[in-house]
Amino acid sequence: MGRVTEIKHPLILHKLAIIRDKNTGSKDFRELLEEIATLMAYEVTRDMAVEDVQVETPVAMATCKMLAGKKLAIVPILRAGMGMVDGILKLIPAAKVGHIGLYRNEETLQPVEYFCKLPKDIEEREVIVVDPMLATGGSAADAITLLKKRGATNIKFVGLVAAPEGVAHLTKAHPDVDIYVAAIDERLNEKGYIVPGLGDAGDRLFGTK
Ligand SMILES: O=P(O)(O)OC[C@H]1O[C@H](OP(=O)(O)OP(=O)(O)O)[C@H](O)[C@@H]1O
Ligand SMILES: O=c1cc[nH]c(=O)[nH]1
Ligand SMILES: [Mg+2]
Repeated sequence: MGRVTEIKHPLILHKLAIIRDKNTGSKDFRELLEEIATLMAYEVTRDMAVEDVQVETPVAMATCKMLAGKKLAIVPILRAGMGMVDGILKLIPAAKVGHIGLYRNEETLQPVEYFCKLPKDIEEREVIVVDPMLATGGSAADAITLLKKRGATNIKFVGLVAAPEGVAHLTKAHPDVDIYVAAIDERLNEKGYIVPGLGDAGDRLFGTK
């Protein structure tokens, strides 16, 4: 069964409180989401493989550790997932970025695919799927199904706010996928929004409503 980790670091909690505030505008929303993604990446990459390297310091030779060079891909679910990409790239600039475009049909809440462009060697890469919102879990589950169809086997999901329903759906659909979020909220409302949540992440990020 995939692990579910709520990353409750004080810096993340503080920034999340501001991001939830309905009076926070797009500029601050964007900056905070990027910063939180950087902080979350620190935890998400904790198990990355390292290997010994010899480094000559000004004083002596030292046996040090460097990343073992395992290839990584960050895959945002459009649009809102875009807000987390640069924050992770800051720490892992060599990662490739794939894009999966999905929107939720507002009545059925089912995800509809409209775009998919992935690195050619996606099957060889560790994949980090990012989307700030895990509501019903339909979008994340479909994006991961699509990645598996293209051969990806090592996948993590990183979000900001989840509903318990979304966590349950995603762990059932993809028990091999570890989930990292900053908060698991109370519930979904009748319109499929996370309560208390932060509203529509895509619209707040891009100022479209
Ligand atoms: O877990 P789910 O019930 O599938 O809901 C979560 C999805 O809904 C939002 O996207 P939205 O459809 O609003 O698209 P957008 O990012 O373009 O605004 C969000 O960014 C997730 O992708
Ligand atoms: O609360 C929610 C649910 C889905 N998508 C969002 O952006 N917010
Ligand atoms: Mg949206």
